[in-house]
Amino acid sequence: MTFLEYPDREMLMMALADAIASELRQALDLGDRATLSVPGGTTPGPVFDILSALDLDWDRVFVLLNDERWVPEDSPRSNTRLLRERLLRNRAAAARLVPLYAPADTPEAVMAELTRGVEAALPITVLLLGMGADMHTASLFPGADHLAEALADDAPPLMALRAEAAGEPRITLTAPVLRDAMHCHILITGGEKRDALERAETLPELQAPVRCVLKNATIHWAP
Ligand SMILES: O=C1O[C@H](COP(=O)(O)O)[C@@H](O)[C@H](O)[C@H]1O
Repeated sequence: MTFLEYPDREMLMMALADAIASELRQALDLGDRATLSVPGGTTPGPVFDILSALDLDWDRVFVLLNDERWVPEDSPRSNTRLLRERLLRNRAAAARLVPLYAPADTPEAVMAELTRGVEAALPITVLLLGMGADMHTASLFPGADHLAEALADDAPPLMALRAEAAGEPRITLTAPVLRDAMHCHILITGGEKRDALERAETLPELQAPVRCVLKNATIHWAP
């Protein structure tokens, strides 16, 4: 794991967007397409704003969420909505969104269809993850009903999980898909998450799911 500390959040977001863009460019120079997987939540908006304006062959980039909350796309809780409002605009409007949501009562009802879309976009070229202060990443929450299966090496790429702390049901990429990414960045801000990350290094994955990706990750932190 590499830990990068920035003096402030603005500098972090600029440096991180720059790193992601150069990794995507490099992959697009060598191949036909690249896949960028990104988190939802409250932290990544500014990095999406910067990325959306960058000059890249976006029409050759698949954009895939790490995870989604099972809410309609017009909900303020929808990670897809965040993506559409902050990343998939300006130049990045040409990118291809791989959906992690389809209107249905439960994620299980559309799992086969969503999994097919995800499989077509794998492996992930650049993985950007967030982390909660409870040490969850993507929707791999401590205490989630199927967490052990989602952390296993033979997990399917996409799973539905439910956890008390998660609120609504979740759909999430699983540990083997996350670990298989070519480049892995974790974006965290504030003292509480820094302390949580330090704690995660001492705990088993079931208590600190973020641990499943730490080995090869670059952590980007600002106060
Ligand atoms: O629920 C979620 O939480 C994590 C962390 O979000 P943040 O608001 O603390 O930045 C996020 O990475 C994940 O994608 C999201 O679904």
